[in-house]
Amino acid sequence: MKDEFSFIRSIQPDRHHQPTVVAGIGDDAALYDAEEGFHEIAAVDTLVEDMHFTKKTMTPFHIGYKALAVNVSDIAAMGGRPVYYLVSVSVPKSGSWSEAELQEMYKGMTVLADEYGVDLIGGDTNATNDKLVVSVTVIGRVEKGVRLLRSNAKPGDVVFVTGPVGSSAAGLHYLLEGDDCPEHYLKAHQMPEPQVSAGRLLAQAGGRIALNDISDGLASEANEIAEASGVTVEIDWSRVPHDLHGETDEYVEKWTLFGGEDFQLIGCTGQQTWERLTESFEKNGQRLIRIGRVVEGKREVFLLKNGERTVLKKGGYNHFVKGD
Ligand SMILES: Nc1ncnc2c1ncn2[C@@H]1O[C@H](COP(=O)(O)OP(=O)(O)OP(=O)(O)O)[C@@H](O)[C@H]1O
Ligand SMILES: Cc1ncc(C[n+]2csc(CCOP(=O)(O)O)c2C)c(N)n1
Ligand SMILES: [Mg+2]
Ligand SMILES: [Mg+2]
Ligand SMILES: [Mg+2]
Repeated sequence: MKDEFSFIRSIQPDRHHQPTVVAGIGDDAALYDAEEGFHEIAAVDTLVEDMHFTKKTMTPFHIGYKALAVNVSDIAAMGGRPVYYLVSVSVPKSGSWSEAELQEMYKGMTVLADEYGVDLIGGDTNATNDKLVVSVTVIGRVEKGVRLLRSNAKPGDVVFVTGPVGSSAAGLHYLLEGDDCPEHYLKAHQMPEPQVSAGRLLAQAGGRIALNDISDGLASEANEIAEASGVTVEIDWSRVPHDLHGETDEYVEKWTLFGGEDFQLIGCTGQQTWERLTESFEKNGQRLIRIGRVVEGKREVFLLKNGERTVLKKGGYNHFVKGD
């Protein structure tokens, strides 16, 4: 990259979707109006070269798309709409990433941002010794009073997910092995679709709902709900939805429960809200799949499979555990 400042000019949007932006890129910080009657939601997640992507698994366009998607997913998990985003990019001094590739990365973000009406309002440009690092902060909004917290689950609740899990891990596996990868695995891994419309339906249901997006794997996120809510979660293996066809049982189990990066939502809610939800999801042509229930007990998760009930440990992706 020749010049930091011309690069910033090259990625600066020439218009905003949101009328609440007062000053976006170009000043010391972004200035925007809050909207009355709404909570603001803020989330930041980072993608690191060789941890979250390599040149083999993702193009620059995919890296940008996914860096924004994983953050929009956290807004979806709070039932909100994404409104703004800020991007911090640290570029290797070695020149392993060209300015054209970085612009492609921003193009990937812009495609998703335009789909959701999210505005790029700031960021930071920096250098690293060897790996590309891209960190995105997303700001969103949800109606005052909506709290889809991980701590909301109660015994007697239904446990649900918004769609199939495991395809992203399958995609990663095929990409790393260098084998021909089925198209829907590639899409799941490289361009995951954040579940904003499902999150909005959940927010509008008006009931008590625990919610979490699946970044580290179904087992891990279910455990987070169990821990935060002080309950036991039971997952019925036969109900866990996946699109893994012709794969061995061993891989199917590994990818669906522990693969991660699915960015579907997992939640828990009482019977009455569940009935309202099944109606509203059906009306909108969206999926909500019952996969288990919440019971009283220790803060843990059980897998019900072939008549057996075994503890399902976190076991998903953990940056500080060797082998991940
Ligand atoms: N280094 C940190 N400093 C401050 N807060 C943090 C830090 N890392 C995580 N958090 C906070 O901890 C909570 C859980 O973060 P975590 O990153 O595990 O959630 P997530 O984004 O849903 O998961 P993932 O990162 O796997 O997508 C969030 O409230 C987050 O803001
Ligand atoms: C090259 C390569 N190796 C491994 C993975 C798998 N992976 C990386 S981070 C993560 C969990 C979510 O991360 P975070 O907790 O940071 O949100 C997973 C499943 C990948 N995508 N690319
Ligand atoms: Mg995070
Ligand atoms: Mg999350
Ligand atoms: Mg996240």
